[in-house]
Amino acid sequence: MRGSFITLEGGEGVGKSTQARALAEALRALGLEVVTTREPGGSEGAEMIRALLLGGPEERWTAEAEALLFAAARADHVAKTIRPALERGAWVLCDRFLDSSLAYQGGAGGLGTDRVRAINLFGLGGTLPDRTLVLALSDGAERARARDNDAPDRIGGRPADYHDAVAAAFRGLAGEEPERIRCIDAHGAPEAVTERLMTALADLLPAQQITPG
Ligand SMILES: Nc1ncnc2c1ncn2[C@@H]1O[C@H](COP(=O)(O)OP(=O)(O)OP(=O)(O)O)[C@@H](O)[C@H]1O
Ligand SMILES: Cc1cn([C@H]2C[C@H](O)[C@@H](COP(=O)(O)O)O2)c(=O)[nH]c1=O
Repeated sequence: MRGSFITLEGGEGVGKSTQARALAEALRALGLEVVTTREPGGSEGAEMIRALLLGGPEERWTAEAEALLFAAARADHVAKTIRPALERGAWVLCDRFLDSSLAYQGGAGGLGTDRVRAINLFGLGGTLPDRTLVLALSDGAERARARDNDAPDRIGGRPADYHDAVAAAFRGLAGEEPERIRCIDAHGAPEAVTERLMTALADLLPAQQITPG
């Protein structure tokens, strides 16, 4: 049976990477095979594109070229890492995916979600997330700043109004697809957030065997 494809989304510093690790542990404890991966990246070629996208000055890429590079990295990542894992029955937990392109390049970047979705669908071969968990946190930017010692990457360093527009775009996407996309309160201790994420995945989990006592 095909595994489930789960993506973690949200703005900078909201705890996606921390929760990807914790959620993987929680799912493995249920006996599932879990592959964790990230975007941009997750395959050899996509990691090379990541360095091109996140390094260098703001003007390195036009808005269109940036969106196409994210889509190219994603096509390689899906073909080499995500689809093979799902086909052998593993669960895939991906730190950012298509919705990041819709929110960053499409919403905040001004290209429009329809055009950004279209350039991505070409490379995905129908592989789309079964559930997307958008982490919502008011002080993510401060956490990211502290983690990065005030040296953000090319996109993280964009102005606050760009990141506000990213957050608004994620909320809009969740409103359009409430069955797939769930907004999760990311305030509080990491363990409390992991519990909320597991609750939002409950309907996808295999029924637990109950052994009569
Ligand atoms: N629940 C939490 N409470 C306090 N600090 C946290 C919590 N979760 C994560 N952090 C810390 O906040 C910082 C950002 O977390 P993390 O790197 O997981 O976020 P992220 O969403 O993956 O960020 P980005 O998208 O910018 O890479 C890290 O220093 C992490 O240790
Ligand atoms: C997948 C994807 C990512 N981005 C941006 C979002 C972040 O600023 C960086 C990735 O850094 P992280 O520390 O690994 O979260 O890239 C984007 O603009 N569009 C995308 O599709």
